[in-house]
Amino acid sequence: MQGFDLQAFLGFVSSPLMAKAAWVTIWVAVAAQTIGTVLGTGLGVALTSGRPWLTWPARTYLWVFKGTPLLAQILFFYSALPQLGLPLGLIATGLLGLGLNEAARMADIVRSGLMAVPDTQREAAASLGLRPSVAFRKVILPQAVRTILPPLGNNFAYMIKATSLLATISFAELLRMSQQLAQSTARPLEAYLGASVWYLVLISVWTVIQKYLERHFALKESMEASDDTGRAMRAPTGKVEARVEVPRSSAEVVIEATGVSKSFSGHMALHPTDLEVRRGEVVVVLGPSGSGKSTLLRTLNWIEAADDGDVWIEGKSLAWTEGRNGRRRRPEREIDRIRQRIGMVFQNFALFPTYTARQNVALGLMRLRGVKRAEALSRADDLLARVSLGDKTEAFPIELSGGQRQRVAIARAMSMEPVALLFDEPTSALDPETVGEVLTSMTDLAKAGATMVIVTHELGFAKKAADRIVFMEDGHKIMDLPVDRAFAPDAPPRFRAFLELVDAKPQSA
Ligand SMILES: Nc1ncnc2c1ncn2[C@@H]1O[C@H](COP(=O)(O)OP(=O)(O)OP(=O)(O)O)[C@@H](O)[C@H]1O
Repeated sequence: MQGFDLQAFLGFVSSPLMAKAAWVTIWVAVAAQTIGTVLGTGLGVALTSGRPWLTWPARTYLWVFKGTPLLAQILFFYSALPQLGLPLGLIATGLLGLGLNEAARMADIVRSGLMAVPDTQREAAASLGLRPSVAFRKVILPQAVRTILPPLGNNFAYMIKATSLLATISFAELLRMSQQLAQSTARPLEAYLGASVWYLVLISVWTVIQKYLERHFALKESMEASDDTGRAMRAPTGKVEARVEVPRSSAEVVIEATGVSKSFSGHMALHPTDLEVRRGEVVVVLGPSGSGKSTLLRTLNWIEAADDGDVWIEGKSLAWTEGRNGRRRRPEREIDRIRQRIGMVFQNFALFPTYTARQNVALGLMRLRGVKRAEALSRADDLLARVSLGDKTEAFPIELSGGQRQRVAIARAMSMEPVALLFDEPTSALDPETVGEVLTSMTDLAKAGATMVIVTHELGFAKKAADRIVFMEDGHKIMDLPVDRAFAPDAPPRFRAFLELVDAKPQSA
């Protein structure tokens, strides 16, 4: 048996032929990875689209390409396609084989990345009025990319090695070159070891680049607080009482809900409900857990489309529009536009983690109002100053406390100069010591004349800041009274029972 020839080995490693083949390996890997990433992104989006005519072709693609060996696919493109009258060049065959297979792997990675972005991010983008395509590009994709990047880097390292399969179709990459050198010099061990050194170097260099890229794009992890801190309260259940409502101020109606109802899997979360919110009014919605408060609030800007009924924003219907052929469902695009008039603040802040505080606030202005970047950022700074965050404009959400994040969310909701603000349990996810600062910002807004609808469990705040109290139970609105009457001793017994349950004394109001 031949001994190991160090000279021959070093000669192979430093051979210009090997260097040339290494270059071919690099560009083939980059090109195939690019094809795979672009196609895989499209497939990943199709898989998460929820549209059968997109998901089924994508699933079939994955089934075929993940279920058959890569080598078999390459040989199929190389030998079977010419027989089918589709002769491809060597380069096209190699790129197609590697790229199409990679697309199937990338589709799963992209799908996981997209699914890792919480739904609240889509809702927050929608509540600003961003069109789904803009929300996807500006909010969802940047977050998904940071999840996708590490596995994408690993796939590329795999791709560098996978190019060696192209040796089977005589593609002049590294392995093929070492095969040729092995045959011509009768030194297979040294030749293959020489090629291995090149692969090792290429992958080591890529590992360093990958580490740098990952650090550079390090995910500013969304530290959205979990939503399990909401306090659960349940008042006695039973027959729904007669509704208690009184006529209200004569100010102009800003939001009017008429007969809105919503069911989830057959469960009636919200029975047909009417609600009027007049300009400058602060309406606080109270009720036990699961009574339909959030569902009612979310139908007011149609972020939860009601099954029945309609919502009118300054006299404009969200559900219906008049067309040439009569009344028809309003298209999503138009709903997005009307929705811009209503700001929304979520329990879990739903700030966009890839943007700073001021960028979060400026995004809607730039994307929807066409305000120039500098002007939008300057307006964002003013709004942040209004919620006492003038010194945090450049902070990313992860760098802020829960209370600070919620105040950024309030500034963001105000950025579009909404006619009304909706708050969905804005302090439930906060530590007790930061609740006060958010309530102070909300009280300031109320004093400044903002129209607000607030779902909350903060009774003290309700007594202090609300004009009206709406009480929900089992999906019904069973009380809608001015705050002084709601907290008076002769308030409806069901509401008083609820207050006693949460250990509040109505007469102390
Ligand atoms: N997306 C959903 N899918 C299925 N069921 C839902 C959904 N949203 C709400 N529900 C159900 O509808 C009912 C009303 O929920 P909703 O969140 O409006 O109540 P809530 O009064 O705001 O409660 P909480 O104070 O606990 O937030 C509950 O039974 C809830 O489980």
